[in-house]
Amino acid sequence: MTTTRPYRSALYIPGSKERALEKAKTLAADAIIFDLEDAVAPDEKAAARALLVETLATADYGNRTRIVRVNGLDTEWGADDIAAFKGAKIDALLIPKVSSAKDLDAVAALIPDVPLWAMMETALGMLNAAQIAAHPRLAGMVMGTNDLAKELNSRFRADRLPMQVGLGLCLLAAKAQGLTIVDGVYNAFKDEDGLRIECEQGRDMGFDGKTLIHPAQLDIANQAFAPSDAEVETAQRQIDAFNAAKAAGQGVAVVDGKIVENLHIVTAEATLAKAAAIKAMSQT
Ligand SMILES: CC(C)(COP(=O)(O)OP(=O)(O)OC[C@H]1O[C@@H](n2cnc3c(N)ncnc32)[C@H](O)[C@@H]1OP(=O)(O)O)[C@@H](O)C(=O)NCCC(=O)NCCSC(=O)C[C@H](O)C(=O)O
Ligand SMILES: [Mg+2]
Repeated sequence: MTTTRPYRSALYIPGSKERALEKAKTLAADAIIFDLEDAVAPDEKAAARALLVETLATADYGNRTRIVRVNGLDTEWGADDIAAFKGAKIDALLIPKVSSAKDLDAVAALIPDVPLWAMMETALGMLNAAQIAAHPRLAGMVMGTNDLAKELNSRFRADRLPMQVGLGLCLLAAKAQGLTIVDGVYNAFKDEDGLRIECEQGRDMGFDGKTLIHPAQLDIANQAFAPSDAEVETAQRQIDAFNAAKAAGQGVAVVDGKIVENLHIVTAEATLAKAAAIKAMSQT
């Protein structure tokens, strides 16, 4: 099932970059991941945390989902990061390198209420994806394909063949629990064609959107993960045809030479709901 709140584009912003934090207020990102982990150098961690706390207390990011990626609890910054965002105006806390549900227990004990998201980027995390997804505080997953490739010693390929098992395990785990799941980043941020192909692959697999590292990637992800006009039109025709078939006492309709059953209507309705949510987002 597709989540209604759009997550077509989730843009990482280094918590240390004041200019980028300002710019993000006007960018067409469905979600912003304010990063204190890998995008911030060790010497800048404390200053970035303070800047981010101040920024999030005062800045207006509109209806963009606000997610803060903290450092892991196995680092010298993790506990202070988590403490700093208690009661903050954020939608979720993103925990890096989650390898088991116990990693989430440790964070959950330190901060009540705020939904947790998990970076899925270790080999053990792939194997434990089902128990991680079932954690009661978890609301979303983000693929960390750079860290995963590092741990697997796999090569970057256009078809992402070495990633497929991990991507598939996490996708199954997230969908089984009705969670949002966002695909990993595309590092070559000037390569538009490569990004489009990777977005379309992730979309076809079932991901809700893609994490991004540069504003130039936003339009491509937003387009790839939104239903096209043709898809919306087909979904409406499927619903209309199925309703007509039902009224005539039949359980199956045929649209464009393909059968349409109850289960296809669930997908068609999700397509319309997603299109409506994207439209509503762009109007506010
Ligand atoms: C990749 C970059 C270092 C490039 O930076 P830069 O050379 O400054 O880019 P530009 O000059 O083209 O920037 C143009 C304007 O856009 C703003 N900008 C750039 N990036 C961002 C951004 N991410 N969010 C918002 N705004 C951004 C610049 O400020 C310029 O603005 P203006 O002055 O008004 O013209 C840089 O893009 C960057 O740092 N990107 C983020 C990198 C990052 O967050 N990495 C960590 C996350 S990825 C990861 O960890 C994945 C995962 O964990 C895994 O394992 O896979
Ligand atoms: Mg990572």
